[in-house]
Amino acid sequence: MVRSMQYSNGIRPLPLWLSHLSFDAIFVLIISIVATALLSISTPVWTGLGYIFIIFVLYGIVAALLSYVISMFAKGAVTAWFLLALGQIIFYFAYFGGILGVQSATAYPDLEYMMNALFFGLGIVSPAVCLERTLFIGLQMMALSCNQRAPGSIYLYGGPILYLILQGVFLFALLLWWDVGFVIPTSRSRKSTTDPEGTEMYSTDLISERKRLVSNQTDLRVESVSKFFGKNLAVDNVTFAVQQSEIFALLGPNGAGKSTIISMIRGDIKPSTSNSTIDIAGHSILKHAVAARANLGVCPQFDSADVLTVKETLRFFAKIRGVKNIDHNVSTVIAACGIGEWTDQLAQKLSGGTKRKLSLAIALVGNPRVLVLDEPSSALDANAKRTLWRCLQTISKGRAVVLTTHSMEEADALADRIGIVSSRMLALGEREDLKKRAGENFYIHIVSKSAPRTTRQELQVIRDWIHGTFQNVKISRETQGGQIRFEVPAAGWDMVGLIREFEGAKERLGIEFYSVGKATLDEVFENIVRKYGDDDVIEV
Ligand SMILES: Nc1ncnc2c1ncn2[C@@H]1O[C@H](COP(=O)(O)OP(=O)(O)OP(=O)(O)O)[C@@H](O)[C@H]1O
Repeated sequence: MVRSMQYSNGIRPLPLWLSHLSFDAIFVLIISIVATALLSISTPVWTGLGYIFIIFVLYGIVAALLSYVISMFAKGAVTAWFLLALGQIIFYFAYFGGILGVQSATAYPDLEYMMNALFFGLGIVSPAVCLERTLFIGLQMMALSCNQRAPGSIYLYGGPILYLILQGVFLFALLLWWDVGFVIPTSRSRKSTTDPEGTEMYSTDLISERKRLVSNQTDLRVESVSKFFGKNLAVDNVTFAVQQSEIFALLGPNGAGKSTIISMIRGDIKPSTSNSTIDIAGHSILKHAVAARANLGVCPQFDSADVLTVKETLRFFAKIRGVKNIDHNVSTVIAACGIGEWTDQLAQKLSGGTKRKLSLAIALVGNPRVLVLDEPSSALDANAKRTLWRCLQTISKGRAVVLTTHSMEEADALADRIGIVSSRMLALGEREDLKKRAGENFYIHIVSKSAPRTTRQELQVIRDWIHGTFQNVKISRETQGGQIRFEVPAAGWDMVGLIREFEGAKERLGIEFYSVGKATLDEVFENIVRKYGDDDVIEV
């Protein structure tokens, strides 16, 4: 997760991987010294301990590089470790089995040739085989060192050294290539299955969104992006544009594809269709990932607090992000996120709210033009949430900010524009404009005196009165026991008339409290998802 955060926050691949490698190299060096010392005291039979030490170091570095590469594909650290160990064990035993086979089936004059062939065949793809061969050579087994060859010869220690160096260079190049924006060739060049203009509401929105896509104010362009997981179409032809100083909220129920869209913007996963475009400050994350990420700050769903202090964490990110004036940048970010009083505290020890602010501060290091926030306040209490929102409003100036949320309240408090997504985009537009789309109807909320233990019969009396009093009324979901929400068409009613009606019936119906208002974002969301989306996912 830490790597993922570093990776998305504009960190350049070369310094990133060199810094990881130099950190791991310290441990490799210590382990190699200890292992060589143990060999030298275990038995005097060992020869060429100097070469063995070099091979231990090279092996450690190649194993570390291999683990980085595997971690790109594996789901978690444990899976990565397991895959690495499994691969090494398989090759170890394959080579060992091969040696036994060669020894039993080969005549002595051909033995060395066959042993070399076995090593040069398997060792090219396996550092474990190189290490195993080294130990055999060191123990003067396999008759390899009895023929006057120098220890550095390609047939002795030179072979494993050469192979380990080649493997190291190959793996390092692979890491850099991946980070620069390697795109896995996709077998799906077909377009998504549903009509991109599948809702009449979105088709109108799309026309205006296409104009925004080409504006030079637009810093984040997401165009015709789809993602399949197997047969599941998680994201269906989504298009939106976010301009400078604008906060765009992707609002949707669980499983709507919000995090998948964010992962594609980060460049962590690639869209499934070849016509997809994702541009960050004019750079395609699919084709020029390094340039795109240099303009991107990401605050992921979960905090990844490290064993560094707040200040050290920010300095670390600034350094590997290539920030020129680190002190100035870090202190600006600390002030913007209001974490000045925790600068010397360990990141791990911070409260939930402050950890979130630190994640936000990390995303801001290097002053990126595009900021991506995945459910920024989901785990926070009401107070911490509001503090974070204030901070977000301040830092959004001059940046294109996209955030995902389930919370209407959060979208209402922060977003200038909102996209309602349920795999496909259902509606998209200015926050206030979306609210107006819910119509001029009145939205009424009634709470019974006996709530939350109101009986079905008591509720039925209220329902009958509603149906008898108002025409074309739409009774919405019951939020909790004893509460009813409903929508009354504006025609024929005004606020005063409605209040008079409720005051008259209040006592008789046992109503404790009622409110009459125009559409909130909740109603907009519910209406749109009910109309176009999956009915099962309305409850959020
Ligand atoms: N790596 C994956 N492999 C397979 N399916 C996935 C993967 N990631 C997401 N999905 C599926 O894609 C769909 C969208 O998931 P996603 O996490 O993007 O939704 P979301 O809107 O972020 O949901 P939530 O609000 O619960 O986080 C879901 O059906 C999910 O099961």
